[in-house]
Amino acid sequence: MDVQRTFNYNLGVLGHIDSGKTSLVRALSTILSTAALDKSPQSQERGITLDLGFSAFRIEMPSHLSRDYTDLQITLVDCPGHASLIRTIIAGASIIDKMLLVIDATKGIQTQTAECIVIGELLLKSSLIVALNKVDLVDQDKLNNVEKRINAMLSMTKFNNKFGILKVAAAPREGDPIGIRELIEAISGSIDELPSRINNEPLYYEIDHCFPIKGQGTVMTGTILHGNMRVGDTLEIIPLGIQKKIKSMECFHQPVNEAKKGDRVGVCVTGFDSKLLERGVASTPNTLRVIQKSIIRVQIIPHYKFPIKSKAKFHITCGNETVMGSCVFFSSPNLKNSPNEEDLERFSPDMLYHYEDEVTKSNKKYWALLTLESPICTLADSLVIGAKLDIDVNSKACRIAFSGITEVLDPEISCDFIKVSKPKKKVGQVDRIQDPYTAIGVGMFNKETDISKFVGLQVKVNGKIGVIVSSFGKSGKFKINFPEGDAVTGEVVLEFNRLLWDPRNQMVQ
Ligand SMILES: Nc1nc2c(ncn2[C@@H]2O[C@H](COP(=O)(O)OP(=O)(O)OP(=O)(O)O)[C@@H](O)[C@H]2O)c(=O)[nH]1
Repeated sequence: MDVQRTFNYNLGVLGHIDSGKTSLVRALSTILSTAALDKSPQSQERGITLDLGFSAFRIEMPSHLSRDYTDLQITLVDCPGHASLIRTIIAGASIIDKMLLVIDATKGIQTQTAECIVIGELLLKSSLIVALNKVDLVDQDKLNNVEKRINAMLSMTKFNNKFGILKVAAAPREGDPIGIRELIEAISGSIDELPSRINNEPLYYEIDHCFPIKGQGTVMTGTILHGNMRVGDTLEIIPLGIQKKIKSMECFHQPVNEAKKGDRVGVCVTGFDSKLLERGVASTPNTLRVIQKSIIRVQIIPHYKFPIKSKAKFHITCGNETVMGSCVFFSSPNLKNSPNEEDLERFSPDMLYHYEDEVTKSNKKYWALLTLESPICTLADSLVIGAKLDIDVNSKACRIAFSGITEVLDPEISCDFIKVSKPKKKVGQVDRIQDPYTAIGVGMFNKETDISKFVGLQVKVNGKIGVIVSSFGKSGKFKINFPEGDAVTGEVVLEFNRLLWDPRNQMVQ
């Protein structure tokens, strides 16, 4: 393939299980990859798609899109529909430029149809195309009804359905597929501009399959999300920490010397056991980071119906990896008062944030310190998705809880400390008054408390303001100074913000 003249565009084919995605991909494709059309023996045995499948068709490059390329190659990324395979769908969605949503005309909108739209809204800037499949099995009334419902649902999303709903039958009971030519025209017409393939970023090659080829070596197949690579370049295969030279490369069975952002490419290396790698990332040595913590800017998924609490466990997907992780959520109290909200859109280690036990669908801007149970390879400004994949799929509930953009990788290394405070309240009593300026407090601390950490903090006693000045004795008592000389007896109330993650574990007011 002449990579200079063919532009590769990745179209994700998503939808509920059995809606006919693989059948539609089969009807559209003219070029098959090694991972196409449910080739794996397990897929064939179970009759469902278990992994991402890749195949393609080519059309002449529409003149309004580019004069630099002759062909537009549409690579179809066939995602599994089964609910338990949502992590594979999310991984697939991270490499696609546009989504083709397949809906079974006999069933209408189903649970994973809705989840696919949620994923699409998170990951895609452009519109989506809807293919209503199996139209050979329904009458016109039913078809009109389903179409009305789909339009009603899409009107509640960011996708305007300007391309209409394409009616197809990918594998009709009788005769040839229906509506395929119109679908290809709609796909080509829906591309307003070619996605940017700027190449000054570090290489990020997302590997989705790995297998041996006798007499050649080991082949990894995947998609380049950033950067480019050439035959002879050295790759670092991140989860394994090994470096290998690229012996040869292929794009859909055609040898190529170079591949760039957006290309689906197979890379052959030698001296490496394919069993060691299922999925992973390869990059130029020492450019990508393996992280276990990140500060993320959080966006809540409105369809998620369960609480999203600090420290609760979620399945966190980033690129093609899904690991367990938890978040400590925090919000910015300053944001609304700021004259320049734009500046504060990004996390700033100089601001004081408020700890949140639970995030809610409000106007607040939320961030989180994300901690993963095992490290993943990522870049700053990458998308992560938090989901509860163990929610019973029969409950028909949306399992995707929030998304986030990685703003600070390894915050403990890259920020001095993160100023996130948690409002706290402590209550004690005045034990006795020593003089008009001094009282002794009791019942607020125990004898192990390091009271020096509370020195300087204000307390309120019966409406009067005092300041904690020192401990008193060894039983947790403390001395309060009343600057106005108006010491009173009564309840002592201390309200303060405890700083989280401050290495000195100090408190601030
Ligand atoms: N009558 C009819 N049957 C169809 C049509 N398209 C697909 N089917 C049938 O629907 C079933 C599911 O099709 P697949 O293409 O495997 O569906 P899928 O969405 O890829 O399935 P998963 O990947 O497992 O989610 C198969 O038995 C197909 O033969 C169609 O247009 N008309």
